[in-house]
Amino acid sequence: MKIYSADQIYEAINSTIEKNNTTSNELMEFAGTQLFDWFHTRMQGAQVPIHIYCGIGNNGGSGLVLGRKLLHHGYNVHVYIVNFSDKRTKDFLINYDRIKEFKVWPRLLSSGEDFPEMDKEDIVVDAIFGIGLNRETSDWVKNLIKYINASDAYTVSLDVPSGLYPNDAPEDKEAVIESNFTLTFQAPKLSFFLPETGVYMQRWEAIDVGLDPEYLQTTNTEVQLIDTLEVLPLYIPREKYAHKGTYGHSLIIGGSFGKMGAVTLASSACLRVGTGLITAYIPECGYTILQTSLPEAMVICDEGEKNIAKIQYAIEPKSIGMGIGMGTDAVTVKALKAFLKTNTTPLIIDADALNILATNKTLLKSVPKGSILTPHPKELERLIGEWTDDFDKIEKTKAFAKKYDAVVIIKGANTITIYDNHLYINNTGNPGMATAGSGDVLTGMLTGLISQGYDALTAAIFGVYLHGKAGDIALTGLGYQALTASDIIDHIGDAYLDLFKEPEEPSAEAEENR
Ligand SMILES: NC(=O)C1=CN([C@@H]2O[C@H](COP(=O)(O)OP(=O)(O)OC[C@H]3O[C@@H](n4cnc5c(N)ncnc54)[C@H](O)[C@@H]3O)[C@@H](O)[C@H]2O)[C@@H](O)CC1
Ligand SMILES: Nc1ncnc2c1ncn2[C@@H]1O[C@H](COP(=O)(O)OP(=O)(O)O)[C@@H](O)[C@H]1O
Ligand SMILES: [K+]
Repeated sequence: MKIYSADQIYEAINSTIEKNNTTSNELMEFAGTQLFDWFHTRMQGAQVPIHIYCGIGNNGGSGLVLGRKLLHHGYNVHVYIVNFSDKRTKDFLINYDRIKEFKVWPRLLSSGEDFPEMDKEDIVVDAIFGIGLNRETSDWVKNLIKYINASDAYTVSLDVPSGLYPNDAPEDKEAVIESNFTLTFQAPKLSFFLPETGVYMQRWEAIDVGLDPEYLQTTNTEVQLIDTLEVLPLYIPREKYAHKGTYGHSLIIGGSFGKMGAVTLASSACLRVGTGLITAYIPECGYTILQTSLPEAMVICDEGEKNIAKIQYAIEPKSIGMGIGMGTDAVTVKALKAFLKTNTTPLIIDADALNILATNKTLLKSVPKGSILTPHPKELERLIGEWTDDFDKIEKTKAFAKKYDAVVIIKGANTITIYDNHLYINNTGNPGMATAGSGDVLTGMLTGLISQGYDALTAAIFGVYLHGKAGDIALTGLGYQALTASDIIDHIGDAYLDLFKEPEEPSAEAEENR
């Protein structure tokens, strides 16, 4: 799913008006009808008080259309105008007049006034600011936002939680609506998926507000949300006459005394994702461990007893996953430096290999094209330095990925793959995956995908998706706390099978927060 910038959405609105020979107010009316349908389907006429807070722009205008339609159907509606500016938009004014047809005179809220009384069982519709927010809000509006947040009423935001920019960090973290549900217009916004700003909504759903399909289809976006629809075309089918050589030989380099499990996990995940052959390259002390825990794997031992000391092997792997459990012992750093000088095989660089690169940045130039770096936030900071906010982090990572021509995967909830100034945001995975070894599993999976012929970017997008999906399927019967990295491996097969499941009939529940 494409994630448009605010400018692109305004362009889409203009394009719709031009092509359909319609007016912006007709578009607002359509959006309001869609919003009403959403509420009506769920509320079925229930008389719970609905407090609609409307700004004076088009976000507020949409709130007024919704309010009018709810009133028309006999709902218990209270409408307020958050009067933060004299510059009311044309469509706001049209709908401000029209709501009076129902003998409703919205209460004007402005600086210093008492805010309306609300009960925590009530519903709040937040239509104060949409994507037109362009500066810090005034103090009294901040106070209103804090008041709404403190009310604990179920809050539904229209388009975005008010105070949240689609593509920027808020100046004041308290001046943003904490929405329970965000009904976003046409497509979600980038800020919904980043750790610092995603917290302002528990769930979201995109509402079709009738924007020009041609504009939407032909416009390239910098950001994409990745789900089953996006990854299905990436899948490489297994051929009938294939043999194990067809799907490549993978090499996992890592491990040190006390951290051999990481290599077992990565190698096992690599096999499960479909590599033809797997070799684990480990220090001597891990030999029995690997051979016992994973009979399908071949093992090559380094000359070092407890740490990798000199990387050399006589096989020709198609891809190499390295760094997991490897440690940063001086001999290992030396071995990695020497290895990078001659290696031309694509690498999936994780964990301690990333830490070694971060303290020896000149080595980054020796990372072959077609490689993937998989930092978690702390490892990323070591590579690119500190950032001021998530958007700054993304800009710095884009520049880093460009400089070294590498695919960078920022791990976490909604893992982001970055390459060539594009962002691919993953929509699978769950907090149960914040558990020891789940990153090692991802490294193994990416290695196995590249060995099978996926290019680095495709392997990253597809692998991150499958990893998250396997984690989601593994949750059944386990729950977040009990999920372990091995459970993710056990469900890689299910994640593949899930790609080809017949889509279920879309239900309201399934659409929500896909
Ligand atoms: N098809 C669509 O996508 C439609 C979108 N619509 C809605 O239109 C919204 C955008 O509307 P607008 O561009 O009018 O903007 P908003 O309604 O988001 O913002 C209100 C106005 O306040 C001003 N403003 C911004 N920050 C401020 C601040 N801190 N203090 C005081 N004033 C501030 C802005 O100049 C803006 O005109 C979308 O978010 C969406 O909700 C509707 O027009 C219906 C159609
Ligand atoms: N809250 C979360 N939601 C979804 N996925 C998560 C969450 N927390 C962690 N993960 C995933 O789990 C993995 C953790 O990787 P990492 O931190 O390297 O773990 P380890 O070093 O223990 O292997 C990443 O793929 C990350 O995206
Ligand atoms: K809003």
